[in-house]
Amino acid sequence: MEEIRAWRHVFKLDPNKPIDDERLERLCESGTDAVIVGGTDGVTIDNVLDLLARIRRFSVPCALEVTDVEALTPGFDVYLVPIVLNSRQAEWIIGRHHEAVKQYGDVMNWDEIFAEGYCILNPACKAAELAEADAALTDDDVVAYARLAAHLYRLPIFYLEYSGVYGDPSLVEKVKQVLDQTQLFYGGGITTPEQAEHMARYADTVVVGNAIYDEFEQALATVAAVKQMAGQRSGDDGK
Ligand SMILES: CC(C)=CCC/C(C)=C/CC/C(C)=C/CC/C(C)=C/CC/C(C)=C/CC/C(C)=C/CC/C(C)=C/COP(=O)(O)OP(=O)(O)O
Ligand SMILES: O=P(O)(O)OC[C@@H](O)CO
Ligand SMILES: [Mg+2]
Repeated sequence: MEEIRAWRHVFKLDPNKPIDDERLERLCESGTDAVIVGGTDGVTIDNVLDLLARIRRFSVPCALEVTDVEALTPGFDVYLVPIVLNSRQAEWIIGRHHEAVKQYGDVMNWDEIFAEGYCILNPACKAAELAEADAALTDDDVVAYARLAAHLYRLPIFYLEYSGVYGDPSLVEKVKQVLDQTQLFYGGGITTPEQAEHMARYADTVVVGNAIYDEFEQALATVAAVKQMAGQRSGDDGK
């Protein structure tokens, strides 16, 4: 858990999208705290292994976000397991997980597996469609999911997911206020350092995904922006 606690900025690489060696190197050497490999569709054992082997040339920590058991492989530093708290289907909250543990229970090292309590707030994103997320939520609904994640289920991570669109910083702030031990991940629509810095005021960990493929230089610039804000926050805490 300690390794994840230190993550302030992470890049999420989609195995279903191409990235050339030069860009991958710049990304891994950017000073980001970790690289997460994950996506909602087109994730296969072949494209996961290819990306893992290429990322392993660098020292950056590497996590697999498990969305399909067919694409599971040893070799990652940690495994992140999404639980979609606002899904309408039990399959995405417990069902797939039950099946996976039936299959892999004997070989699982629980010390390297971390649950992510997802609250998906962009109804149009692929993950929301797949998991049938109820994204028509008030701020109070979202805060209640965060409290459940933190205090009833005691999940290590609560993930405010706006995949593809930039979310509401004031809601991220409200959610942060009700979490203590549970780490707040924010992801969605970050394409500029300013947006990254704003979310880093409240979120413990800022995730940058699509901008890697759409706005590469801007995506790289989010690392310094998040690190600067994280430094300010730890300075504030130290007073
Ligand atoms: C053999 C070996 C190494 C074993 C290791 C042990 C281990 C880790 C076992 C797994 C245990 C386990 C409990 C697994 C769960 C399996 C599973 C399939 C769970 C369901 C996951 C889930 C709820 C998926 C729903 C979709 C979702 C929340 C995806 C998260 C990623 C996400 C939001 C991506 C963003 O969307 P994207 O695809 O990027 O969209 P765009 O392409 O439009 O950007
Ligand atoms: O791709 P974007 O919109 O940056 O979102 C990042 C991540 O939260 C996706 O799961
Ligand atoms: Mg994506």
